[in-house]
Amino acid sequence: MTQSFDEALRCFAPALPLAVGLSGGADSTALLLACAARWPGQVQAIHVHHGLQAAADGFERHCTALCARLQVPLQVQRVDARHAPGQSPEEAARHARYRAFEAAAQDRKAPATIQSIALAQHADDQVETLLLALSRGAGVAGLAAMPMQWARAGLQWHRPLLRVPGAAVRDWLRARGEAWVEDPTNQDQRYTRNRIRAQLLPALQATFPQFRDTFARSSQHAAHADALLQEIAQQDLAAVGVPPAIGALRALGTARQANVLRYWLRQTHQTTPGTAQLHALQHQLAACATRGHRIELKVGRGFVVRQGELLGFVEALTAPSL
Ligand SMILES: Nc1ncnc2c1ncn2[C@@H]1O[C@H](COP(=O)(O)OP(=O)(O)OP(=O)(O)O)[C@@H](O)[C@H]1O
Repeated sequence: MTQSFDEALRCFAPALPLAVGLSGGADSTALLLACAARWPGQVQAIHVHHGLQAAADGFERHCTALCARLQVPLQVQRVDARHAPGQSPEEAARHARYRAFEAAAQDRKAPATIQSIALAQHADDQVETLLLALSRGAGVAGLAAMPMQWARAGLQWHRPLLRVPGAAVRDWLRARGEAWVEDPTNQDQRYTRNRIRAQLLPALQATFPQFRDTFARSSQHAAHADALLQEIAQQDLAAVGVPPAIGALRALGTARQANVLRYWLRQTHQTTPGTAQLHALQHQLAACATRGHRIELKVGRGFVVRQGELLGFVEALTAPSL
């Protein structure tokens, strides 16, 4: 299932014009070079300047020089990626990056309307993402890791290198004498992702040489299972109603009840219950056999409360004192 760099590019058929998310690192430099050669005049680049590290100006200079040489229009988006309380710096940077990509794609001054955006994550990034999900105790949605393509904000998004081992991308660049900027934070062993790369991947390679293929297959199984769970949750939510009827929830089996509760809270109230919170809620539902039984539980950003025969959700700020 792993692919060579050239094979991956041959299989890639995005709607054009295409924009490549260009950080200046090895992977996105290789992706831009390959796409610009394959679709001359139809490719643009977007660089997001995070302003987070001193090296950021060096990344921008590399991107500017590369795009000038390839005659690829480049948009540089400056973002303030300071992280909010409870958010990791990486997560804040990722969110800011996606917003910046969307803003760049919608920019009327862009040379042509961008139809698709390509990002350069590769097979090793995918394994790291899966291991990070396992380390958090994630469910199937997390174990599905990164999709190869999806639609969002009127754009098609792609990760064409997702089956290509990281080393193959660098070999491809070296064979062409191309340079890239090495992110100094990639060596920082305080980041879990970097520890996975430096310590776990070599151990996996020695023990399970096929790990990129087999792990990717497991992620695909998880993605299919997740799609089924979403479909079932949608049908169950339509049946129990919004807000959900307690009697109808109690009639569902435990796993199915947990599935629809998680879906209701996420879709309707944009909050994700922790495992212990969901257990506590299900325990309360099981005990809720009498008219007088109260339910008032902290879940995600607020409280789930009993409102007669229904379950309600109250935002934390306006919740009743417990
Ligand atoms: N600052 C940025 N500007 C534009 N695109 C970015 C930026 N950072 C990341 N990306 C895009 O998102 C992808 C994944 O980001 P990640 O941080 O994992 O990669 P990276 O280590 O910077 O990789 P690369 O070697 O491709 O530059 C990159 O391959 C690139 O396509």
